[in-house]
Amino acid sequence: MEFVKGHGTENDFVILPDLDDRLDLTVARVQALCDRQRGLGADGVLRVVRTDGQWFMDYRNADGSIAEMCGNGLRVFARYLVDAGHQPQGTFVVGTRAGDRTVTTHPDGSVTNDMGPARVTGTSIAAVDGQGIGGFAVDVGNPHLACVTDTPVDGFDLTVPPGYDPVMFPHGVNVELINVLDPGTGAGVAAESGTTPRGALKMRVYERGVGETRSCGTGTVASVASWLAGQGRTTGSATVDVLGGQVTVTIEPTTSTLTGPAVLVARGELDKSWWDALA
Ligand SMILES: N[C@@H](CCC[C@H](N)C(=O)O)C(=O)O
Repeated sequence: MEFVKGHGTENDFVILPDLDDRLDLTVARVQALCDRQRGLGADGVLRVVRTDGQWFMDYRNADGSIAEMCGNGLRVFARYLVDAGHQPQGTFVVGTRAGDRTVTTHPDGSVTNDMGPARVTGTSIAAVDGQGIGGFAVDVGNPHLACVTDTPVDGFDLTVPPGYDPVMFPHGVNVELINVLDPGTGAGVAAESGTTPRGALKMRVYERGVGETRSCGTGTVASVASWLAGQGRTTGSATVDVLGGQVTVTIEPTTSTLTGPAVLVARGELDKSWWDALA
């Protein structure tokens, strides 16, 4: 069985082409594939399915859980489709559990995703390093608690899962810690003026079903939406520095976009007896 390994700002994935939707992708198989000692190692698995001519991204977290959406994964998925000759370079649609998403692949290897609306649904508190940090709950198809803080994010210990309100997030949550590097032009201008901020943020993330990762695409969208919400705004853009690189996010009232690199690093064949023994 063929696999491809790829990453988007070092959020890494095993891609499993399964165009005819035949694979039995059990929790045990996902966990083994993602394990960095006994498997290939990855933050998640992207199963590539084609149903009635429509692409579907079946995303799984490293612990085997299913998530609705993965922004970095979607860029890598799109890059795979183009590199494998399944799609010409350009714009096409990929189905996800959060709905259909339009992607545009660029000749330099980067990809722009339309990420759909980033809906700010309330406020909450993350408990990190014994400290309560306030933030906004943001729904990007999957749940986020995105917390802008003045405490330098580099200093937080994210080897321990952050605490969160289980009533507000009954299915768990991805927690982002964000510093504003540059509020950008427009940040000091009244929201009513129509001027939109273009800022620069830095983010670390603890992902539901994975742990700390070097990037999270939906998390960067949630971070920019949270930063804007703190200013009473629903429109703006920012670069977001993550441990694995940089992406660019724009937020509009009804949709958002995410642009960043998508890299394929290897392809190969899974050992059949290893795979069969995991069922
Ligand atoms: N890394 C992804 C998000 C993956 C899903 C997340 N861990 C969840 O459970 O919601 C991204 O790039 O968006």
